[in-house]
Amino acid sequence: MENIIVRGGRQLNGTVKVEGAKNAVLPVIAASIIASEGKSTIHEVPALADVHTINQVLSSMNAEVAYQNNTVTVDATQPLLTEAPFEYVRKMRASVLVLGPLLARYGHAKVALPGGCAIGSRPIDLHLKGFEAMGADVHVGNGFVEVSTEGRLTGAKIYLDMPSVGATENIMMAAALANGKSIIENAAKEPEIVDLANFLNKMGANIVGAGTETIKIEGVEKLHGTEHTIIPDRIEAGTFMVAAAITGGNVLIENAEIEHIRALVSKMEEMGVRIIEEKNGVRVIGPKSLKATDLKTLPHPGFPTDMQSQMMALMLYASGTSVITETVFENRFMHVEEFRRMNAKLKIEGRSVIVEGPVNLQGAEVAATDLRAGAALILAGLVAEGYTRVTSLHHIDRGYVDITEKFAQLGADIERVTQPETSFVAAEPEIIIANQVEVQ
Ligand SMILES: CC(=O)N[C@H]1[C@@H](OP(=O)(O)OP(=O)(O)OC[C@H]2O[C@@H](n3ccc(=O)[nH]c3=O)[C@H](O)[C@@H]2O)O[C@H](CO)[C@@H](O)[C@@H]1O
Ligand SMILES: C=C(OP(=O)(O)O)C(=O)O
Repeated sequence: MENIIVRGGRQLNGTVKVEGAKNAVLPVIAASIIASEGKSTIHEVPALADVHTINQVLSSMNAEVAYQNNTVTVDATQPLLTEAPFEYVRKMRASVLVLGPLLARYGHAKVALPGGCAIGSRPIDLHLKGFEAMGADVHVGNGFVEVSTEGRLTGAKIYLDMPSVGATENIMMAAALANGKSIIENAAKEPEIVDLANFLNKMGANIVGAGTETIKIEGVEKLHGTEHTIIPDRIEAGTFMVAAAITGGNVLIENAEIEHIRALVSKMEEMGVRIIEEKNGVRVIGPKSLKATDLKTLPHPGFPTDMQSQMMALMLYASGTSVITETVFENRFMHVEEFRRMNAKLKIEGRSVIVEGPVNLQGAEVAATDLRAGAALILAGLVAEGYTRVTSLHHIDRGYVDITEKFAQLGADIERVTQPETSFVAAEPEIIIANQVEVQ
């Protein structure tokens, strides 16, 4: 079993470089299969488990995909299969993002239904509502969703009941090849939507308004391959910002794009953290003591749900009562139970968690319940007394490249190890070392 072992108490200092954004690269790679002419070359692609999964999805459909030195090339000019099997969708929900491109280009797509996950039920009804509005037939049965159309889709006006990121992306991709004009109202405004629209426009699409709540797409007859560089990962950046703050350190987060993280910057400043915009990124200087605050997750430009668990770790270390309210996902508090194993004082009340700080965090064995929860547990481990063992690393590997190495470079006492499943004693490090079989 692979674990991450962290020993608390080190201040983090130095520079860390942020990778390309997971949530931008997945839709961009999915979109590359719309091109009926020419290859796409995508730069700053992080070596994440999710990237390997989306590449496998495309390969399984006959696209030629190569990945080397953080660059992916996709040649989808040959005829593609229009089905994505459950084995991939089960691993990664973002596999549903091939629905829009396949439907647009081939008039057919069949993808396994993603089902629920640790953070909520996460239906795709809004994606399907958009396809139906453009004239597609939607059939859901036997664990699959199948969408089809005779001829081209027809441009339509689509109002999203909520600004879903995935629905906005899928509908935008489908509408790019539709006959006529589409308008997405109450669209998601995340920076990753803008990145996808920029990629599609370079492929020959005609999309305006991405990044606002109204996106207008004039359908074109075909799209071609292009070259694109993925935007920096604002959630990875935020995770390292919290690491600097919680350890009272001083870290330059290279490549971080401050415009993408305004809500986070403002909350961290409220807590007493110094944040300085520099030429190459964002510098974060942790204070001697942190102040409690409240936060509510919201669609962009509100506070991102993908930073909620990391901020919970920070609030555990702040003086006073903080309240976190999660409005994006109905069940994204699985990490609360894990934090409690580390001596955290947390109370769940409906969609809010009341955090009493500061708490003397204690090392313990804890499980990453989702990728951000896993990162948050490492953050808590950085300041906990003794050793913390984080398990279920497959979640963390979905969204973070070399997280252990990056923390270690900043001065953290952290290792990724393969250990037998023996009992874990957080206060007795020699037992851990004795059990250590292989250092990755
Ligand atoms: C790969 C990727 O980019 N993942 C991100 C994307 O996920 P994803 O695109 O799945 O998130 P959405 O914005 O679609 O989901 C937001 C909310 O809308 C609901 N909903 C969504 C679609 C739908 O058809 N019906 C429906 O009810 C969801 O259950 C959820 O409660 O945005 C989330 C919200 O910022 C982030 O946490 C994820 O990291
Ligand atoms: C929830 C996340 O991703 P996904 O939508 O891929 O599960 C995330 O990145 O925090």
